[in-house]
Amino acid sequence: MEHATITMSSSSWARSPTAQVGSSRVSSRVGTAMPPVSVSMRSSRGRNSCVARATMTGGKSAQPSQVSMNGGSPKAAAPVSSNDESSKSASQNGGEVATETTVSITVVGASGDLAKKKIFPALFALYYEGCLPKHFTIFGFARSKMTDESLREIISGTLTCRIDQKENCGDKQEEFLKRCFYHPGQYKSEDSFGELSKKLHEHEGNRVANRLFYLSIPPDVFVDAARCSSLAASSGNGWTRVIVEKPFGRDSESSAELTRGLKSYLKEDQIYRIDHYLGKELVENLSVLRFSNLVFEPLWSRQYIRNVQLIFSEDFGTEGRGGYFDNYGIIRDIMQNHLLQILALFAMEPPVSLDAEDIRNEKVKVLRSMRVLDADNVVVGQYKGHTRGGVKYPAYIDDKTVPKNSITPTFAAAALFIDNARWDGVPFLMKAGKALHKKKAEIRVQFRHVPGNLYKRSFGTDLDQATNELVIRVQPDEAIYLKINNKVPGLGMRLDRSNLNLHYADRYDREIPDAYERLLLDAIEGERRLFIRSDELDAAWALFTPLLKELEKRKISPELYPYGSRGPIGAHYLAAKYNVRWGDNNSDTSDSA
Ligand SMILES: NC(=O)C1=CN([C@@H]2O[C@H](COP(=O)(O)OP(=O)(O)OC[C@H]3O[C@@H](n4cnc5c(N)ncnc54)[C@H](OP(=O)(O)O)[C@@H]3O)[C@@H](O)[C@H]2O)C=CC1
Ligand SMILES: O=C1O[C@H](COP(=O)(O)O)[C@@H](O)[C@H](O)[C@H]1O
Repeated sequence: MEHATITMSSSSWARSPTAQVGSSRVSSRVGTAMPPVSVSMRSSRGRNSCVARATMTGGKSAQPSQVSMNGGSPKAAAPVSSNDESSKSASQNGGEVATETTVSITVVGASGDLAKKKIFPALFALYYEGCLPKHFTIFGFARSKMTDESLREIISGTLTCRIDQKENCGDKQEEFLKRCFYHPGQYKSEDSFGELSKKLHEHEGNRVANRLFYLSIPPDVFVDAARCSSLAASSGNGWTRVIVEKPFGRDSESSAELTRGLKSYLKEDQIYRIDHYLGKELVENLSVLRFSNLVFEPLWSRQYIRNVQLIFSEDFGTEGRGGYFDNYGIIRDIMQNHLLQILALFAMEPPVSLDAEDIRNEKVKVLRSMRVLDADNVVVGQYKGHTRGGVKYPAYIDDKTVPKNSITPTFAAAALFIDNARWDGVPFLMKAGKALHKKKAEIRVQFRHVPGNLYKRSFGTDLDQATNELVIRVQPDEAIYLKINNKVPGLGMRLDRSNLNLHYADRYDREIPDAYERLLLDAIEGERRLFIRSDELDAAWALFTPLLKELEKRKISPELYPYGSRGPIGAHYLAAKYNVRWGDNNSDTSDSA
C-alpha cells in the first residue's frame, strides 16, 4: 500500500503530486501524518488537481471483488467472494506472474445521451488531470452499428478542457481518443459480452486486469447487462465492478426485484449505484462543513434549527426525456434519490469514521428514523404552456412522448420529519420542479429566533426576516452563505440582513469538477462512500412508496403552473402549515450572494 504525502499549501488540502492512482490505492492516513497548515487565505492556482487523491477512507483500503473466469474464457460462474487487493498485484495470469495492473472501462449504452453528455467527457477530464492509471482502455458497447472511428468522432464532439489548463488540450484529446474503442453487441447476449471480453483481453495483455462496466442503458436491460458482463466478461485476475444508473426501480417492490436480479450475478461490493448528486462538490462538502467546524455541529439539531429546506429547480421542461419521465415523475426522479440523499447526509449522526460503511450505516439509520410520507404532506404540480415576451413555452403534455391526459407531477413539495432525538418536530421541506423560473439546487437552514432579542423592535413585526439562515448553494455558482443581522453603519440604530459569504468563484481559482468525474474515479479506486448501498435504497423507497401508490390510486390531479413560474401556490400553503416560508421566494436582496 502506498501512502500519499499530503501537504497543505495556502488553506486548501492539496493532492500531492508524488503519489499515483490506479494500480494501487492511494490513501492518506488522516490522523497519522497531519499536514502542515498555512493560513494564507488564497487557494493555490493551476495545481493539477488529481495527481494524487487524498481519499476519505482514513487509510482503509477498499475491498476489490473478483468473479472468476476460466483461463481467460468465460465461465458461467457464480460470483466469488471479494479478495484482498495485495493478492492481485502478483496474481497468476496465464502462468505468468502479472505485476502491472490495467483498468478497462466499458460504457454499456455508449451511443446514448448520458454517455455522450457526461460519461465520456468525465473520463477525458480524468485523463487530462492525470487521474486515470497508466494502463487503461475505454470501450463503448451498444447495439448501434459503429466503428472505433465513428465512436471517436462522436466523443470528440463532446470533449472540453478545463478553463485554466488549456495547454496541450488538442494533443491530450488525440491521445485519449486513441484509447477509446467500440464493440457492437446485444445487452442480453453473453456471446456479445464474450466477444467484448476477448477484445478487452487483447488490450490488457498479461497485466492484472481490472474491469469497470458502466450501465448507461434503460433500466429494463440493467439485469441482463449485469448478467452478461458478470458471466461472460468478468476479469479473470482483477476486480470487476458495475456502475448502475438510476432509476433503481419505481417502488419498494420493483427496486427489491432489481437488487435481487443484480445480486444473482454480482456481490454487493461490486455494485456501484450512482446518484450523481452525491458527487457534487457542495454535497461532498456537507460533512466537512458539519464535522470540522466547531461553529456548526453544536447548532445542528432541533434546539437551534427551525426548519431545513431542500430545493431543486430547473428552468427547462422534460424536453426529449418525456417518455422516461412520464413513467416516473418528479418525486421518483429527484426527491426519492437526490434530495433524500442530501437530507440523509445533512441529518445523520456523526459517523465513527469516514469509511464508506460507517457513513452509509449512519445514512441508513437516519432514513429509518423518518416518518413515512403521506399525501397530506405533499403538493404536486404540472407545468402548463405559457407565452412570455412573445415566446411560447410548451406544456408538459405538449411533449409528443407524453399522453395528453397525463397526471404525472413535474413539480412536488413535501414536508418530511425525522422522529429521532436530534430532529424531533423539525420540518424538512423538499421542493423539486421542472420548467420553473430558475435552475438551482440549494439547502437552506433556517435557525430559530433569538430568545428575548434586545433588537426586536428594529426588525418590525416580521421576525422571520431576522432569522439566521445558512444557505448551501449546490448549483449553479456554488456558494455557502450565512444571513446575519447587522447594524447599518451610522449614528442611528438600524439593522439589516447581510451575508457572511463564501462564494466559490471568488475564493477558489479553479474549476469545480463535474460530479461524474468524482464518481467514476471513486469507482475505479473502489471507494464506495458516494454510492448507494442496497439497504439505503430499501429505506429510501420505504418512505416514498406508500405515497406514490396513494397518488396513483387516488389519481390526484396536479396543480397546473405556468412554464417559467415559481411553481404551484399549494407549495406555500404546505410550508405555512408548518410555519415556514420558503427561503428562495424571499425578495430579500441579501439572497443573491
Ligand atoms: N440522460 C440523462 O441525463 C440521465 C440518464 N440517466 C439514466 O442513465 C441511463 C442512460 O440514459 P440515456 O443515455 O439518457 O438513455 P438513452 O435512452 O439514450 O439510452 C442509452 C442507449 O441504450 C440503448 N437503448 C435505448 N432504448 C433501448 C431499449 N428500449 N432497449 C435496449 N436498449 C435501448 C440505445 O443504444 P443502442 O440502440 O445503440 O443499443 C441508447 O443509445 C438510463 O438508465 C437513465 O435513466 C440518469 C440520469 C440522467
Ligand atoms: O437525475 C437527474 O438529474 C438531472 C439534473 O441533474 P443536474 O446535475 O443537471 O442538476 C435531471 O434533469 C434529470 O431529470 C434527472 O433524471
